[in-house]
Amino acid sequence: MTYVLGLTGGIASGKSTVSNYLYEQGAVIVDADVVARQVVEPGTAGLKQLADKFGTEIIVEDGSLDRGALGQIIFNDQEKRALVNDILHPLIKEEMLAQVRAAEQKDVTLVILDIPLLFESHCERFCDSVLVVEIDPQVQLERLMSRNNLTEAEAQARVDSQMDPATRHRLADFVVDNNHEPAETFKQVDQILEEILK
Ligand SMILES: CC(C)(COP(=O)(O)OP(=O)(O)OC[C@H]1O[C@@H](n2cnc3c(N)ncnc32)[C@H](O)[C@@H]1O)[C@@H](O)C(=O)NCCC(=O)NCCS
Ligand SMILES: Nc1ncnc2c1ncn2[C@@H]1O[C@H](COP(=O)(O)OP(=O)(O)OP(=O)(O)O)[C@@H](O)[C@H]1O
Repeated sequence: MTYVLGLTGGIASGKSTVSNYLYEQGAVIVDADVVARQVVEPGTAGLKQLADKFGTEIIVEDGSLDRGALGQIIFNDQEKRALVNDILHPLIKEEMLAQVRAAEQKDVTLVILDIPLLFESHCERFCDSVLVVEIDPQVQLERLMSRNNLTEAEAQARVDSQMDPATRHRLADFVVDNNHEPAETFKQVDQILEEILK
């Protein structure tokens, strides 16, 4: 039996940090951010639909997606963000579920569905349980500003484009506090693994 653990959390909360650790423990990782890049590669239906909707200003000269331009749209305009999500999320979901099915066929013990917008896109129904990574708002802003080289206002706009942490907390089966040293985070993950794989 394959156990499917959903992994989510706010932007820069530490999902990749946790999923890298789970990968080291032998889990198969299905990562929405990676799949989101695949479905907009040059020549895909995803990129064509985006260009039809938003024009060539979101395409760079070599024909690939201008991620900065799409980011400007997504993180600053709620209505346009919904349009992008309507185009991309079904494509992302389909590919992620195909990867889960492939892992199930190989009888992999643990699959991680790493999805920033897991609850927003109702993907909890594909998971046996969901782990939410949490950090304090100030730590989140600092890590996001430093990782992506953003101003505070830019980082705040990205945080505000996602579900509020209290709702995410309420929907979680497991919560991991990632405010401290990574080793502290990994100890909590170990306890969850013990519980779900016992
Ligand atoms: C906006 C884009 C171009 C920014 O690309 P960039 O390389 O700068 O960042 P990256 O892809 O690594 O995403 C960083 C984080 O942004 C947040 N984020 C991405 N898309 C969204 C969105 N539609 N709504 C809210 N937050 C989002 C997530 O927390 C994600 O982990 C890119 O994230 C994208 O194509 N988003 C649309 C697809 C999507 O919704 N992806 C989320 C996975 S379901
Ligand atoms: N416990 C920690 N202590 C210090 N820095 C951390 C810790 N966990 C993560 N970070 C750093 O914070 C940043 C965000 O972490 P990470 O990339 O894992 O978040 P994420 O949730 O996957 O982000 P995104 O939503 O953008 O995909 C990274 O620069 C990472 O190195």
